[in-house]
Amino acid sequence: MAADRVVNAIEVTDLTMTYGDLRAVDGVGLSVAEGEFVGILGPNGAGKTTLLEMIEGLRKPDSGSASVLGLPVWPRNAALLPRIGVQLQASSFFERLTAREQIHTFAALYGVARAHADEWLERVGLAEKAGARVEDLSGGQAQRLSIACALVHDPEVVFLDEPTAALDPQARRNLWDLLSGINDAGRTVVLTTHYMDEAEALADRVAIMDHGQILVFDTPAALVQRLDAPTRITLADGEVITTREPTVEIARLAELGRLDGVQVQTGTLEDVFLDLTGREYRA
Ligand SMILES: Nc1ncnc2c1ncn2[C@@H]1O[C@H](COP(=O)(O)OP(=O)(O)OP(=O)(O)O)[C@@H](O)[C@H]1O
Repeated sequence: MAADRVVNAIEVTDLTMTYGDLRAVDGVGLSVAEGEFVGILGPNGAGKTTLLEMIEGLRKPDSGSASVLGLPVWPRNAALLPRIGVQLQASSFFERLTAREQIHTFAALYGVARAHADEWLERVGLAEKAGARVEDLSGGQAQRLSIACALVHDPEVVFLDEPTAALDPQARRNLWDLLSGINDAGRTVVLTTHYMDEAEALADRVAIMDHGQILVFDTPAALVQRLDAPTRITLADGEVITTREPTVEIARLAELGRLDGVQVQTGTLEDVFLDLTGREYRA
């Protein structure tokens, strides 16, 4: 029935979390549609992880509310657990188990066949490391295992906290393909990242957070357009021309015979990010 339809996969209203005097998350509201891919960007300490943990139902908010698939996440909702996938930090693995035993344990918790779990090891490129204990995996391998464990039960909504932070370029691109595939299959994905290219490549919409608040939430293209940044034209000899009239400038360069090797760059998501969050280091 239409009335029973879940409109948004995630609905967050006025979430706040305070540590002493610090408002780590400060009145955040957020709606994510079913099947949407959302990236959360923000400097260190912006509040991304705290926000995610409250939406996942892992952390009790001081105030505000969050629901996933139409169900409130706090107090912890057992009906939701099989429907969401949460990437755990590598330190949360069961001790002394091999990678295969680890993912089999997760599979058993969710009633998923072992063969399916083995397929996931394969998908994240860990088949050869199946017999290795988790403490003997590299940082990137442990991270891929944690992602496979989060996805083994084919959850409807997937939360990933900096999933590609420790990955080499190959593993990073492979994970992009994997996450795109999951999203194409209708799954809702929310990830935090420090990589602008990752957010730009994967996310339908990007939220930029700072000081516990979401400053903007829109498509990467709309965010870049709104910045109204000048175009940068880099010539083959390294000279950079910054202009608001790129067609005029390019015509002029053509007349001068200087078009070979020219690179034209409009604003990027990184420009938007720095414009909103500044350039100073964060604690
Ligand atoms: N358990 C805690 N006790 C006290 N302060 C905390 C706690 N957890 C987080 N904080 C503080 O809350 C703020 C937000 O932290 P959070 O981990 O959510 O940020 P983040 O955006 O995920 O950062 P990063 O990009 O570095 O992972 C930070 O200033 C952090 O020091």
